[in-house]
Amino acid sequence: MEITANDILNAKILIVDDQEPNVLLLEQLLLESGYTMVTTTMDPQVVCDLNRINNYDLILLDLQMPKMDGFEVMAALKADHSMDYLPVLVLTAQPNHKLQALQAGAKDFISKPFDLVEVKTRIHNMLEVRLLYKKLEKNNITLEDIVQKRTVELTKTNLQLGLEIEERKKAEASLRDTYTQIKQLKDKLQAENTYLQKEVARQFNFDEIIGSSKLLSQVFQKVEQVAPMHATVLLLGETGTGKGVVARAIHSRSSRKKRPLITVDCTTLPVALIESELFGRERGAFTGSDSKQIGRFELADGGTLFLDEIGEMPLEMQAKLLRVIQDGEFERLGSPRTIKVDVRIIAATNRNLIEEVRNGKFREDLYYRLNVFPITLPPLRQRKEDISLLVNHFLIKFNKKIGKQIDIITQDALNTLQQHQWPGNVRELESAIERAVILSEGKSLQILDRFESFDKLATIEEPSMKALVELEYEHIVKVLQQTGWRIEGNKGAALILGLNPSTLRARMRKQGITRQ
Ligand SMILES: Nc1ncnc2c1ncn2[C@@H]1O[C@H](COP(=O)(O)OP(=O)(O)OP(=O)(O)O)[C@@H](O)[C@H]1O
Repeated sequence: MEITANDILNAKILIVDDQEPNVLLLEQLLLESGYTMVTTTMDPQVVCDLNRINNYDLILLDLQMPKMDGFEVMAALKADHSMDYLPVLVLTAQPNHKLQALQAGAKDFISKPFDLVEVKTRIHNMLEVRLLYKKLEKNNITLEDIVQKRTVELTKTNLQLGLEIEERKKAEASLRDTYTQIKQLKDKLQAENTYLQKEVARQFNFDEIIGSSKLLSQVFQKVEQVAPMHATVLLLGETGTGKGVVARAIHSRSSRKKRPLITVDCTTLPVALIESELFGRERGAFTGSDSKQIGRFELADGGTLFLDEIGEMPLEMQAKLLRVIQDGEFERLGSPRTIKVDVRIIAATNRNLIEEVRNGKFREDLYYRLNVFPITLPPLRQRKEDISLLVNHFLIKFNKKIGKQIDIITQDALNTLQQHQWPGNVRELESAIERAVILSEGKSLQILDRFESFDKLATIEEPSMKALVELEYEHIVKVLQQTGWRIEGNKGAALILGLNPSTLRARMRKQGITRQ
């Protein structure tokens, strides 16, 4: 903020003196110095009016005037509120008036007779200060203006913000309300869902066993009855009917559930090793046995031993088994020390054990020991109402395993599955669904039509004329030839025959069937 020489020379100046020579002298001095807006008057009474109109930047005021002296002029200007910034420079010959003049509001004084250099300098300096004030004042007003405008704007914005905050608060409250409602609904749904799931589980799932047929419900009932007891259970039924899953359900529903369920598959154990597998052996018990082995009976101590395919157990082992089942006692191979265990026995077979007893292949006493609580698993063809539930269950399982999303089972597909006789029972159905999931494209399950050949195979030849063993021999060989001697897998003979691959191998051993 700078005041230029031009600003000063264009300042408005009023000379007030009743002596014409003084007025002329000062006027001339100023005009010569380059001032452009110089006004003069010899009548002090018009000063206030003139100032009101012209708004002077400087008044040179004589003190001694007849009609109205300089003090009165200053008092009038004061009354007019013009003295605050307006510099009044008094002209006086009386030294004692100087202080009085300053007290009356004059900013400075010039002594008469005038020293022209002093007059010029004083005027210049006073104008410079006056113009600076004016500029400052103007800037101040502009600033105040800006501040006021901004304040108005800010107040408006603030008000708007306040309204928005209010609205937002309302929206949030309403959201919270909605959220609470949704959460309540969700909790309710979840509770219902849990309840429904439990219901579904109660109706159709018994642990991992799927099915809602009357025949299967009877099995569930028996399982529930016997599970909490120590009683030996004999599971009967064709291959693939779920004897293994039932054994697991019995164990998991018994007080032994925290102890292990040890399974022995009697078809897969080589005859020579069955004894040491079951009862264990000491180091060096027989040639080649250089380490100690804990038998399965010991491993199952406090838990359950599941003897799968018990019908395949060699006769000499049956006697030893009988002793453990009766007394819970046995010795490790190569050790005279008797070991006592607390083991619950669950045995399973797909053979007709009474027939085996009759044929001298199974000990009668062992049969009675095992047959304390028999549970017969019905074949799938006798409970076709379970098929749709099982298909659903396996579909979910294989979708997950294979990474597909098949979720449509047409009535046609279901009919095809329900018409089949399922000699391999649930295991065969499980494989068929796995195969179908692998091969199906899109969302709909496509069922292969190879069941027909299964059924044909199942009904070939009249069995009446030949001995059962002979018929079995021929049938196994025929199917093996058809599958190129493949035993396991989806194209294997075991599946076609509805047998566990290990059962088929045991039968082949028994019948002396080798690859031709
Ligand atoms: N009711 C069922 N619900 C769900 N899965 C089942 C059911 N029954 C059997 N399965 C399944 O079918 C397959 C065969 O079952 P499991 O091994 O228990 O039959 P099994 O009667 O013991 O057969 P095998 O006499 O040949 O040993 C398994 O994968 C089993 O999980």
